[in-house]
Amino acid sequence: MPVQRPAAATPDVVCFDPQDTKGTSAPAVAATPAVDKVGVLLLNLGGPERLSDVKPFLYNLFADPDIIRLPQTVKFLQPLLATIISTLRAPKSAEGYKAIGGGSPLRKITDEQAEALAAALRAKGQAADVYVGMRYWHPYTEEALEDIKRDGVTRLVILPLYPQFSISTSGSSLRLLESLFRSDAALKSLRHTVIPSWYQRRGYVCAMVDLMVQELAKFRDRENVEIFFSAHGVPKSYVEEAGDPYKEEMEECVRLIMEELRARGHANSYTLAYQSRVGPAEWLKPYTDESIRQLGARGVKSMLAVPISFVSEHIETLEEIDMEYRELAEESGIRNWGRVPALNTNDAFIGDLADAVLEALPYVGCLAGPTDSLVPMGDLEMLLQAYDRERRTLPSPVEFWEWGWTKSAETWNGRIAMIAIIVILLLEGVSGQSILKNLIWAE
Ligand SMILES: C=CC1=C(C)c2cc3[nH]c(cc4nc(cc5[nH]c(cc1n2)c(C)c5CCC(=O)O)C(CCC(=O)O)=C4C)c(C)c3C=C
Ligand SMILES: [Fe+2]
Repeated sequence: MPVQRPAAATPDVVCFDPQDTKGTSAPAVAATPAVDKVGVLLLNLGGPERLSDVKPFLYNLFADPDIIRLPQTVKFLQPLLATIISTLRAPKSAEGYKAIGGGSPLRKITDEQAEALAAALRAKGQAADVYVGMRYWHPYTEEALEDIKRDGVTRLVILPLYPQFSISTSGSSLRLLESLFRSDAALKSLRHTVIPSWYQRRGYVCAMVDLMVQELAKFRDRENVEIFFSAHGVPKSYVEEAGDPYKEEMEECVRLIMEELRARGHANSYTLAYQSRVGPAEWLKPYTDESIRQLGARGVKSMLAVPISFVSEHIETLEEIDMEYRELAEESGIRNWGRVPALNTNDAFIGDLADAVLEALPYVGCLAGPTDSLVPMGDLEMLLQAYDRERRTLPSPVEFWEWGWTKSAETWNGRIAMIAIIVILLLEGVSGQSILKNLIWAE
């Protein structure tokens, strides 16, 4: 059975003074203000709410040094690169957002999750205000922190809404928080703890399996359905060079879910693949599109897609999986298709998030003891020091030019060739002479 984080009553915990960033103060019992006010900060990616937001949203994303990690010497080029890449990418992204109604549903769903979590905590006897801090769009993390200060929160639990930890998602949000905490005296003294990943929680695993069982029941040939986990990809270099635990956590998460599914009597075979690759750099494999083609060629006739790296519906479930991959599956000979819905405000899932917050509360302002997560719970600074300390620079996931016979070179060579042909035709029209003929046959 999947293991669970130790219960809150396992206080193998050293308390510390949040002002003492070097950790030199003797362990002490954390001082508790007369009236404690508990807050929960949900971290998420954010998404464009309307088509006109797409380009500035993409700019924010590509300006993030955890999405494109440039060497120190050329860091100053990041805003320029972000401008170019967001401009080139915007039309393709906008097409996707148009296909799902003109914007991302992320803000609405995350607000609903925040409300549901506050209600679940209240029902479990814990009053808490729940805040939403997005990384690339409104409400920005900075806005959430202003609200947290204004409301006088004294104990904060930071909960990224990504079940598995990645440098590019939770890591990026935590790094931003770290710099905001450092530069603000009020925040510096705010006692907090971070739950960096929670894919291994039994409540989450069971909520996922409940949904999978419901969807499996809709197939006629239930036992022959291929369970197809599709996770958002990251560049391979994040895992192999920077030590991102994302792949390891993803594989462990899938193993726990399959274990629970089997325990409920479903012995289906399964595949884990990675979707949403951006740019020509190598990302985690196998790629979702290639896997679908291979499964079709192997004779798989029924497939249940399970989005696994994110807990809300978003562009990559609603457009990429429901439209693009479904069509590809049909073309590959897969006749019966299903998709597990995102957890969104699923009761069991929100109840489990509430339990995670309650279990984390005793660790607020303390260095937590070992847990079963690959990335241990802790305070912001400790967490970011524990992994990725050297902050290696990596090949950019998004190259807009590469030498050699690559996809980007092909695209650019094609564009240059087309421009050259148009220029030659115009010159021929104006001069009345055959320039191409002269070029080829010139002596
Ligand atoms: C666990 C989830 C995610 C990882 C890991 C991740 C890494 C990552 N993403 C990009 C580039 C883009 N991501 C985009 C949208 C997007 N990404 C995630 C999640 C993860 N990203 C979500 C939930 C969303 C959708 C938000 C929404 O509005 O619904 C986009 C924009 C859309 C598009 O053009 O495809 C880009 C671009 C990189 C480069 C990266 C790792 C380095
Ligand atoms: Fe992404």
